[in-house]
Amino acid sequence: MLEVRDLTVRFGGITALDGVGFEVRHGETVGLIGPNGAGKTTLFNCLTRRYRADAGTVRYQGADLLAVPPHAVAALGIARTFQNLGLFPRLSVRDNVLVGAHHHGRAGFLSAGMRLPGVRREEERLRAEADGLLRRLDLAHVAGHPAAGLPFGTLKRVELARALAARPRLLLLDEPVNGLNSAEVAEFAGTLRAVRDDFEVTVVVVEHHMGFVMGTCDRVVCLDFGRKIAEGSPAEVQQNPAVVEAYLGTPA
Ligand SMILES: Nc1ncnc2c1ncn2[C@@H]1O[C@H](COP(=O)(O)OP(=O)(O)OP(=O)(O)O)[C@@H](O)[C@H]1O
Repeated sequence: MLEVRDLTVRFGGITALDGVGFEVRHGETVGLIGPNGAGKTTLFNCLTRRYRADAGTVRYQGADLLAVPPHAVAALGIARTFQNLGLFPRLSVRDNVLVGAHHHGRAGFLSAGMRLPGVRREEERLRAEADGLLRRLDLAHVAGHPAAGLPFGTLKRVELARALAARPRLLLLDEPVNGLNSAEVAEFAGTLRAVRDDFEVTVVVVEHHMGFVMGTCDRVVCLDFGRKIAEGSPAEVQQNPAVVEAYLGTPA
């Protein structure tokens, strides 16, 4: 589904990604781990075309992803969540989720402004879909609540619902369980496993929480200083000496 080859991104004197390559097969969940500053978020920003690659190629479902304009990425079936949440605090949970579905709306600027009947029907359809997602992620009781003021664990689920509203085939999750307590991490892992199967999404997840990575990922790629230093099953990567040295450390 995704084929990253020799991907390089530089910011002035910093090489954030240095010839990184890996593949993601349809239906897999791949974990991306590594110390702070390793280049994980930069990689996501390349895949969503927020950052320009200096070298390398990315093929998504056979097409050259790096030739796709940023605004067309969602329509290709790629959705992401953000480390620090990409929600609008004053909008209701439902409206935040509807934002995720915006590219499914076919109404143009003029017809939407005139509130033509077709536009209203389309809005109702998208709203019904959003409500289905809210029920699926146990968020129906907060659908009308502004995002601001909700517990962090709830907001992480809203963020997931917003990404799923885009009906993605490839879901990029940036530290989805960062800041959650252990019960919330376990709950989020269960939700992710279930929606991954229901929605048939392929997942790439950046996460520091190794328990979560071990429990949800089929394969793990480890970056350090912009380079891939290991790739394999979660158990293999966890025992890899380079990963232990650069990232995991040894028990005291
Ligand atoms: N827009 C930018 N301008 C300049 N430097 C950047 C930019 N984005 C990232 N970097 C640099 O690129 C390197 C990789 O950063 P990145 O955020 O991708 O790491 P990360 O692995 O996601 O780290 P973390 O686990 O802390 O989120 C860092 O040295 C960072 O300072």
